Amino acid sequence: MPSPKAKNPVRSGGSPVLGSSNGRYEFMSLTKPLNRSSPSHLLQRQGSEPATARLRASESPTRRRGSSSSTGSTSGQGLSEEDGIRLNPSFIRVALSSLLAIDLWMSKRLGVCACEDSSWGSVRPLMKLIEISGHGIPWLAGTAYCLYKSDSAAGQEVMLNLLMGLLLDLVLVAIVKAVVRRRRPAHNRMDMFATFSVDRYSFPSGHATRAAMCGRFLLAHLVLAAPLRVLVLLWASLVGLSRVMLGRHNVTDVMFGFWMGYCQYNLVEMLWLSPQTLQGLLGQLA
Ligand SMILES: CC(C)=CCC/C(C)=C/COP(=O)(O)O
Repeated sequence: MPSPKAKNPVRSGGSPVLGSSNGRYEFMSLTKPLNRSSPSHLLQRQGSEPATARLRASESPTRRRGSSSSTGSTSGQGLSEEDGIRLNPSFIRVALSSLLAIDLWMSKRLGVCACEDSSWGSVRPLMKLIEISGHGIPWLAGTAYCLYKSDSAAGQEVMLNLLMGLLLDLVLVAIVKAVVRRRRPAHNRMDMFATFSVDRYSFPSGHATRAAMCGRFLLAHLVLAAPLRVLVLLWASLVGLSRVMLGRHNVTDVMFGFWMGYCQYNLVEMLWLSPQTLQGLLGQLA
């Protein structure tokens, strides 16, 4: 059966709704303004504002297929799987760019300690202290010291696995930063101590991954009273918040960092080095 898209002259008019000669008129002209010559029933459905039209065009494939067949044609049947595939990326693109815009706007507004002259500039030293509390060096040094000082096999096992987790975290964060290469916010002052070259990138926040992973680790492996458990959670949250307030990161860098650190803890549990494994490894080394 001949394609109704090709037959119908109205559909080759080039409007955002109807555009394109190859028949995929639904999603082809997302960046063009609405053509006022489009049929009124379609304009009504799409909305008069181009952005709205774009969103709606990508929002409901079934409705739009329905609208095509309501013209008396069989184009609803003619739409292939590919049309659905073309539809989704445009929706995802709109959703992602909206999320990105909200992220940048929120991060800029929350970056109130980005420098001394900022609105909350006086809190900056405190935020920098929280930053140090989540930095890799104190965590690595502290864990290595506890491992060295620990006189019980159980304590050594826990500390060794924490050390392994911290190293794993550094490697995974460096890989993601190097792949994504998202620049730090423009309002950030790069005055952090002891950074790697990948730390000029901001996605994900290494402090957030560490805070989430170590927070979970401490809660799972240390016997802590309830107030201390709350303190651990509070500390992890403050580390994340301070990243945005200092202007080091966008909100999404921190949120993804928390999620990544949470998952990294699962990885540490999976790769857990038991005393037997350790003895085997040490035996191989000796
Ligand atoms: C030198 C060592 C051992 C770790 C570097 C830790 C660091 C500076 C990470 C960057 O964190 P953000 O991504 O949160 O800014």
